[in-house]
Amino acid sequence: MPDGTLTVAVIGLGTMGPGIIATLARGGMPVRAHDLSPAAVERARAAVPQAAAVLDRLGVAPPTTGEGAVSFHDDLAGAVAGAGLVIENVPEKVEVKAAVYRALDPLLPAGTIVASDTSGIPITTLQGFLSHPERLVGMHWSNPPHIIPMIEVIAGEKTAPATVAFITDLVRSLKLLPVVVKKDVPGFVENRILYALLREAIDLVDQGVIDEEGLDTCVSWGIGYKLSVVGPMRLLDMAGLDIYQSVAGFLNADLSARRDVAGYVTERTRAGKLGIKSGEGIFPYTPDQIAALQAERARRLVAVRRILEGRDG
Ligand SMILES: NC(=O)c1ccc[n+]([C@@H]2O[C@H](COP(=O)([O-])OP(=O)(O)OC[C@H]3O[C@@H](n4cnc5c(N)ncnc54)[C@H](O)[C@@H]3O)[C@@H](O)[C@H]2O)c1
Ligand SMILES: Cc1ncc(C=O)c(C(=O)O)c1O
Repeated sequence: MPDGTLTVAVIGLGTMGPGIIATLARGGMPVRAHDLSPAAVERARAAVPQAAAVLDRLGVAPPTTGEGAVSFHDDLAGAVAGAGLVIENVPEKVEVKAAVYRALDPLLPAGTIVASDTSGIPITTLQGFLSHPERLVGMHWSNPPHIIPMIEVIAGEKTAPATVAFITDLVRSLKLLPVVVKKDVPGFVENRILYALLREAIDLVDQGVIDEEGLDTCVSWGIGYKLSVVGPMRLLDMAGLDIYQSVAGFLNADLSARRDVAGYVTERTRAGKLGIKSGEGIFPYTPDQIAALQAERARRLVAVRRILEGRDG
């Protein structure tokens, strides 16, 4: 069980880092942040207060002891010094994560818990790169991490139950929603659902069934809107299992079952068109548009969350 003295190190300060840092600090924990890119550190220095301002709008108050201090460290050893928890948040490549774990090993006492924000690499795979694998656990936040309250907690084959309990208690102490995933499958739960949806969405655009804007409108104002209130299992009962039985009977065989990544995406990633992070992906973005988009998305997500939590509306 985390106590009030827990210091957390966050390694990797890109898309996910600043929101995670702001959330932990708002929970009263000192946070020590590190990225091998000085540019990423500078971006994070600006992004953490921005995420904290969104937490203000969410009504997330620090404990009476006050907000945790955030410090940035050029070196990994400095970042993890005194940390009881290290959150690994580097790119989704096994070899990159493995190198971080190998670098962490001599720096950490055996009992320091290491939580990976991996999107779906099995935790058991990652446990092969860290001594005392019983202390490694999946702690899968969703983007933007300072707004989405659900965090998946995933044990690998060697993860100790106490490690899982530690992280679930920590998430609860932040007034967030831990979901313990019972099997260490690739993609866990959230991303298996999301990637099945994204595979179908890309396929529909690729086939010319609908264009990108139309696809987004259809999903955001249709099933996406509905799922924010009624989960898939409850939706089956709401629609009627007989309806699902009939529709799935012909539709399942027609859904995309591709095992590779669509050329629609591969062509873009190979061309460096990664999305907001590169200024263009499926859509083009100017810096002003990015700032306006991120502010508007935060505003809407905050408003929806407040309503779903029964605080507004
Ligand atoms: N982007 C998302 O929507 C999202 C959501 C949930 C989880 N994740 C997962 O979180 C992790 C991070 O994703 P992201 O989107 O923030 O990635 P990102 O590429 O935006 O940021 C990764 C950061 O790690 C830094 N880095 C790389 N190697 C490093 C090293 N050896 N030591 C220290 N820092 C290093 C990079 O400089 C970069 O700033 C991935 O495992 C990803 O799958 C991503
Ligand atoms: C496309 C995509 N891939 C992975 C994740 C999370 O692991 C997300 C997300 O959190 O939103 C995502 O959108």
